[in-house]
Amino acid sequence: MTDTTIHKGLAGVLVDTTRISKVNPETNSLLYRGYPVQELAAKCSFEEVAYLLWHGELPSADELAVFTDAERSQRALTPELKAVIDALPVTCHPMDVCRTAASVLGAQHEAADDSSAEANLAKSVSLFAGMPAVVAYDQRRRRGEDLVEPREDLGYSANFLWMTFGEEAAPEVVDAFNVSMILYAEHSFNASTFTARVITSTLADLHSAVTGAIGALKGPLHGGANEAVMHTFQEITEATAEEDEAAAYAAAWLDEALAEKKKIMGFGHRVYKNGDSRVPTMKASLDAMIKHYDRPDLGELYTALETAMAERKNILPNLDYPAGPAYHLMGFDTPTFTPLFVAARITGWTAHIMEQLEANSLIRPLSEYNGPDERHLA
Ligand SMILES: CC(=O)SCCNC(=O)CCNC(=O)[C@H](O)C(C)(C)COP(=O)(O)OP(=O)(O)OC[C@H]1O[C@@H](n2cnc3c(N)ncnc32)[C@H](O)[C@@H]1OP(=O)(O)O
Ligand SMILES: O=C([O-])CC(=O)C(=O)O
Repeated sequence: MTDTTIHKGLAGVLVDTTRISKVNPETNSLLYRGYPVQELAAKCSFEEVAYLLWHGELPSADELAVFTDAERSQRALTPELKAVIDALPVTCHPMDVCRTAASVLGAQHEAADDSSAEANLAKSVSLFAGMPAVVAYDQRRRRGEDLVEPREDLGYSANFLWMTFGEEAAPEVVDAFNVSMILYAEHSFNASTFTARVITSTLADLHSAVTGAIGALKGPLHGGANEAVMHTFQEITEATAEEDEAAAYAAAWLDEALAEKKKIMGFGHRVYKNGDSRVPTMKASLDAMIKHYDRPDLGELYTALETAMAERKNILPNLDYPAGPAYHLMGFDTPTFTPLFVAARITGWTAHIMEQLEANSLIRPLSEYNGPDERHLA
């Protein structure tokens, strides 16, 4: 029998099972394959977490060595992909570049339509290894800078920062970046992952699913919020004469924005109603960046807006709130923030694509028709 209840936005609807991660708003916890994300962020490299998401277990030393060899050998931008990126206007959004790159990599793949578990794992590793070069080069070309080739002697995060800025990052910065990648890696059936699963359920190829997921992540209600947080900070700062006056103005700015019924980006969550489990860990990394770059004014603004939002709406920050300013301090341009989320979430998306295929059923819900009654042409 058909259930006639309409679940707008699929809120509260269970659509499938997953072994990949558990988001528990009651205990405010997030587990990847059973491990608390905070423990993974404290003790693991992003490469180890990627392996865990795909294989269900952390790698042994030998398994990690094989995996990192494969990853490091696939980091370079191919001349063909570089030519495609160069043909895109520097005014287009960096998410459009990521989306195009994922699609090009799919079209160029010699086994594009092979969706066996083995082929999909190899494609996942290659997207994971290749996306940082896309994001890094795109930011550089917008700044009028040349491509920086990857370095095989550096881990994923250190190399990502190297390719973006052309210099070795300080260990504190590499650590904060690694933590952000781990926290952004996976979050059950969020909008972009669900998009990937819907596309996969039609038996389309992995790159098609990832390309669609990138499109879903671009929106400001999802991944695009990390950039939007920085726009908010900029707006508040620009409205004050000195950077250190911004915190004092945050509450007044918020009152005006709420009076205009604006959504405050970086706050609220569909699943967590008592705070996002990842925020304290990312906030600690943001604090480390504030100390490293000596920008206490940014920390004061962060706290002032967070406090004012809690007082007025009782709505708490999500992961995008601390991640945005942390990426800003590291030197990334604001429009590059969501592509950094893409680079991280490729791991979660591809793990879900492979899980969907293990027990696939076409995802095709119903809708209730409320258009005109049947009518006929004269
Ligand atoms: C990593 C991530 O993708 S996390 C999400 C990132 N997105 C953002 O930060 C965008 C801002 N936040 C939001 O728009 C929302 O909180 C969402 C979309 C994330 C979740 O929203 P939903 O579960 O659909 O709740 P909904 O949008 O219906 O909000 C419920 C109520 O809280 C209010 N609310 C929720 N979030 C916010 C916010 N950020 N600013 C102002 N009001 C908010 C809504 O206006 C609504 O109020 P109402 O009942 O008076 O109309
Ligand atoms: O789970 C969600 O709806 C959004 C989110 O936090 C994420 O994708 O990381």
